[in-house]
Amino acid sequence: MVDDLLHRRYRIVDKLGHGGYSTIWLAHDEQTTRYVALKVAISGQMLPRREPSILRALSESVPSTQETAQGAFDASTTIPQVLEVFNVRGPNGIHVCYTKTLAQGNLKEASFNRLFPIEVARLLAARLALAVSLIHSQGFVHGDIHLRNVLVKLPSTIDELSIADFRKTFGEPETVPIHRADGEPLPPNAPPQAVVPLYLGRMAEEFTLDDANGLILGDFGEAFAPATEERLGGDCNTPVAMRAPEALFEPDTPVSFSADIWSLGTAIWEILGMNFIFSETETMDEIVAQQIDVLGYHGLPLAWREHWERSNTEELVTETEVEVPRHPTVDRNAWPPLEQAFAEFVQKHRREQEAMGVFGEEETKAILDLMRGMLRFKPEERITIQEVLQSDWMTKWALPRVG
Ligand SMILES: Nc1ncnc2c1ncn2[C@@H]1O[C@H](COP(=O)(O)OP(=O)(O)OP(=O)(O)O)[C@@H](O)[C@H]1O
Repeated sequence: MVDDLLHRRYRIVDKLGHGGYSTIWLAHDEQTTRYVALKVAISGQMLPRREPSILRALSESVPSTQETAQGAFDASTTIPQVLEVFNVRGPNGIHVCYTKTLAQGNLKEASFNRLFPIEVARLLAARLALAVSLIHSQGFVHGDIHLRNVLVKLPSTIDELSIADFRKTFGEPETVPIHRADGEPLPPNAPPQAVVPLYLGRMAEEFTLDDANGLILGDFGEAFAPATEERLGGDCNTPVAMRAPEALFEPDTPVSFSADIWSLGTAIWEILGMNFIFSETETMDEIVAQQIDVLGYHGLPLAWREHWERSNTEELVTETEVEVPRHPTVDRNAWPPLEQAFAEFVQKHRREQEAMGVFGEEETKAILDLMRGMLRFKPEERITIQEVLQSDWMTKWALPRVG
């Protein structure tokens, strides 16, 4: 695939990433001599056309500036710009493809084991909340907010590089051979090698305020408009550690804007402290047990408690046939309550790398108040995105940095 020319225009230079339904390539547009991100959906999927059409609808409807109590700011770059949509025929059938503005890469990659400088972390959180507010104001739920879907603008100076210069700067594409586990030869429609994604961005500690101001909320593959379309909890695909709990406990009930607020809360926590608030690598039952440890059992709705406490032998069959969380029966280490979790998961790392900045007492209180509002178990009790933007922490510490 590397070096191929797609649609008589896009030369594939390297790979940027992949998801469940697509691969994202770095391509050089030979018509405009600019680099773009080219998303190639797996063949036969009709779903991928949804994302570019939602993005186009959004970019036509969103105002170019967004007003906040702190002033107006440029909103046009917060949402990915779809450049061209086309089909490509490959050995496995027809693939829907579309090109988007190239970005630096995702925040998860940038912050793996690394902290953002405190000013940058505040600004990233503010920009992400503003991006969500923009989408909600247009009637859309994003449906998949987590740091792998948050990108940062890339300086356009990259377009000055020829492909040869690009390779001198960023290296040749890294590939690994593909073998069948049973040793049999690969079928003719399988590629002989896989390309390892290239990360183009800076690492978290090198991020500047300009980088943070260039935040882009990407991947609208799960986005939907609740007014015209129902999305059941059981059909949510956000990673469980960031998924709103109503989607787990009530898989047959539609989710709405409040589900984004929960995920945004977990994303902001991760931006501030490098660590996720609920473990990414655990089972659904363990993750819910952590949510209860951190947020307290009192907030868990009564109906959910009954499901949660059911015995190991009781089966709970939902219409969507999705498993509902149940108290883990194995011995486990309880997670600390919210305040202590912030001290242990966020502040401790910040103290260890003092140059990145530590949150003061008053600011910590404001962050925790915001988290309590965003991470309420009952979706109807969660604060709205407008209330997030009006919170003490956003208005005093995060939004003033938006430029
Ligand atoms: N415009 C872009 N510029 C640079 N890198 C990008 C761009 N778009 C996506 N990527 C990279 O590709 C990764 C996957 O992209 P994306 O989330 O859009 O794919 P997806 O197939 O929709 O994923 P999923 O199936 O997980 O929802 C991102 O995490 C990011 O690292």
